[in-house]
Amino acid sequence: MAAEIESIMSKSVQELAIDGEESLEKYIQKGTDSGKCNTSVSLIEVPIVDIGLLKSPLTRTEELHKLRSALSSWGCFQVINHGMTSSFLEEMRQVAKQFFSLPMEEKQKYSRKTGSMEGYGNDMVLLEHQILDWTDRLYLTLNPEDQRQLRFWPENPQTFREMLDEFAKKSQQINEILLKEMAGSLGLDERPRVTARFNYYPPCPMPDKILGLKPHADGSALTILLQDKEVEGLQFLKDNQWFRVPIIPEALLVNVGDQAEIMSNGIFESPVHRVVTNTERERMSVTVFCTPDSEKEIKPADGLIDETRPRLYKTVKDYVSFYFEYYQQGKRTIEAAII
Ligand SMILES: O=C(O)CCC(=O)C(=O)O
Ligand SMILES: [Fe+2]
Repeated sequence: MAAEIESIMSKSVQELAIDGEESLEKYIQKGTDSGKCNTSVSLIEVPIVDIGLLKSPLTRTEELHKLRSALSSWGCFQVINHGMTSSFLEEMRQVAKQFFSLPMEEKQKYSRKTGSMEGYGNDMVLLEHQILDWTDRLYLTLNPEDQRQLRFWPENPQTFREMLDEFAKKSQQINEILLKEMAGSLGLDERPRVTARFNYYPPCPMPDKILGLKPHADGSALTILLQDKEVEGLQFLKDNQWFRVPIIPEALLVNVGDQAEIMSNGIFESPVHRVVTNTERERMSVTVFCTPDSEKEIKPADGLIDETRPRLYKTVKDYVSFYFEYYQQGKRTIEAAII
């Protein structure tokens, strides 16, 4: 990964939002459309996949068909009946919210170090003229368990750690079920690296110039997202047009990441998405990235290459290590893997 060029002592977005005095120049998008969360952007019709129906022989075929077509059209879908109850999801949202509401000194006990992702902090600055995202984060490794760095796991609110532990277990189960259904043949990892990113987007004074997250596709194999229950913001790009993702409080949004696109030889698409801001309300989300082990070589599965569908991607390793440099330049990392 490229070295971080700025110390992380700069203010959190949360402080900037309260301050109102400071220049927001570094956050302003220079391109044309930084997007708005308004209703002129169409809602995406994301398929809803019911994991319960996937498990039952009577309904399985139809559900599987839905899943596969979602993977190759939008690259994302919502899952329900996923093993986390609505009250569990709500509690998860609450502990996340409580953490970001703590006084700054308390949150800073979990601050990430310059040049490292793990912990609490704002956007990593890897480039001189980087445009910053309007978001503060708490980034934690969940699995393998022996790689957890517990010193970054908040002890306040009190239930944070046990909630996250449960959330990790359940997310891992969902990941396993979906990967198996998607891609028995892809050889996706049995022991993936799972990380969580808690995202906090404060209200923003310039929503038509500033993005919560700039356009990107995920560097994972699969991403599972717990959205805010009330505040929209996530948008997906399809055919050069942005679409809003509807909120379904009891559902989790799942999207394909670049590494599954590579392994499926492009049959599954890793969709570009972004988060827009608004002036009125804070927004929270929790992202779980399921990523193959960094030692593993990632390449298109042999069974998915033939004369009509030639191999589209090179073999890559430790994809995440070069992901962020591309991300911060607003480039798609997967371009580095295209033959
Ligand atoms: O906050 C969201 O809804 C999306 C987050 C996201 O895209 C990410 O963490 O990669
Ligand atoms: Fe993302």
